[in-house]
Amino acid sequence: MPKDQPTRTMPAASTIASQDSLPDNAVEVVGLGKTYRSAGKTGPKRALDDVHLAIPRGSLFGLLGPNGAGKSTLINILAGLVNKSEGTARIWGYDIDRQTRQSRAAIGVVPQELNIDPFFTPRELLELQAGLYGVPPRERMTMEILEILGLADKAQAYTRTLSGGMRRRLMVAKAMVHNPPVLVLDEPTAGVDIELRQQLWGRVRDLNALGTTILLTTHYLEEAEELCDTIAIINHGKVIACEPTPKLLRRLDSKELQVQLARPLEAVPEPLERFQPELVAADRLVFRYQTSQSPVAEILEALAKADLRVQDIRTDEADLEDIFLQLTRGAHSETGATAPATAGVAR
Ligand SMILES: Nc1ncnc2c1ncn2[C@@H]1O[C@H](COP(=O)(O)OP(=O)(O)OP(=O)(O)O)[C@@H](O)[C@H]1O
Repeated sequence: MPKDQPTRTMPAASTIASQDSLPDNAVEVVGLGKTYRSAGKTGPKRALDDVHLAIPRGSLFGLLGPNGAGKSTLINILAGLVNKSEGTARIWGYDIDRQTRQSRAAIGVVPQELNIDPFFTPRELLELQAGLYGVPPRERMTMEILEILGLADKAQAYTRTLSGGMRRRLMVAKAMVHNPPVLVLDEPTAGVDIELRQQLWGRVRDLNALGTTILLTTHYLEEAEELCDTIAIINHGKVIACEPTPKLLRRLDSKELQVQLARPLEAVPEPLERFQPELVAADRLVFRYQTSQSPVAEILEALAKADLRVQDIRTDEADLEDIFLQLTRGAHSETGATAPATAGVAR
């Protein structure tokens, strides 16, 4: 785990408090597989295949993948809601089969759907949830949790009067009542507008800064890129990449320079040939180069030498979307179309 990771300041839930030393990995999955049994006319479905993952303690980890990739299956196995077919999984060092009680106590899951009883106040909801988890009243941290999630002043309000963003934060609060060291957020910002998304990201970062390991599933590349220190990409039940975010981004050490010319060209002029630009339109050239090479000054010089007047210039950096496309290129979707893995990927 990175040296500058904070340690948890909130006490661990009583079920896991007796642990001698903290695990290096908050979650460890080895050779995990899941085949759903056939139902009716549909045959068996291989949803996860030989998945290996190690989520370092303190990390903000993104599990990114298109629809049907297997994200929910994976987190539902961790949460004890789906039985795996093979492999092992440990949460906070506890084996989900042999130490079920401890492993469940170590994880909190925030589901996608907003299922909150509107007639309770946030405080009552959290107290009820803590009761369900068997947290003794003296160990409950209702107000602290509401505080962290920016809901302390709404503790006594009816939930039906809360805004959509507040309700989402309340869902996160609910998953925190037993103070799990690992928090799973399943598509936390699906259908949430930009402003609320930013708010929620801020709270997620706060929780992580307090030491909670966060596993977030998302379709949104932007979300994973902004928020996560490590990203695993899952497609058709297989993990196809798992790397620190900057390293993943460095994989495509490429940049694009688009040059809009004042007059049309028939061919690439000689002084520009060595850069191998693409004439994408009669008056538009695209240069692709490695960020580390940075030949922009030379390109501009060559344009001047070729007596070409530049009307506009634009650069594009490779982002996760490009990496995702590269990794999943040629993959086949469930509908059989080619390169469809991007279909469920929104920015
Ligand atoms: N109970 C089930 N029975 C049969 N097949 C299932 C079941 N649950 C999921 N699947 C199938 O397993 C595959 C993985 O689904 P899963 O829900 O894990 O993907 P996902 O990445 O979470 O997708 P989404 O982003 O759409 O929620 C899909 O093909 C799905 O149709």
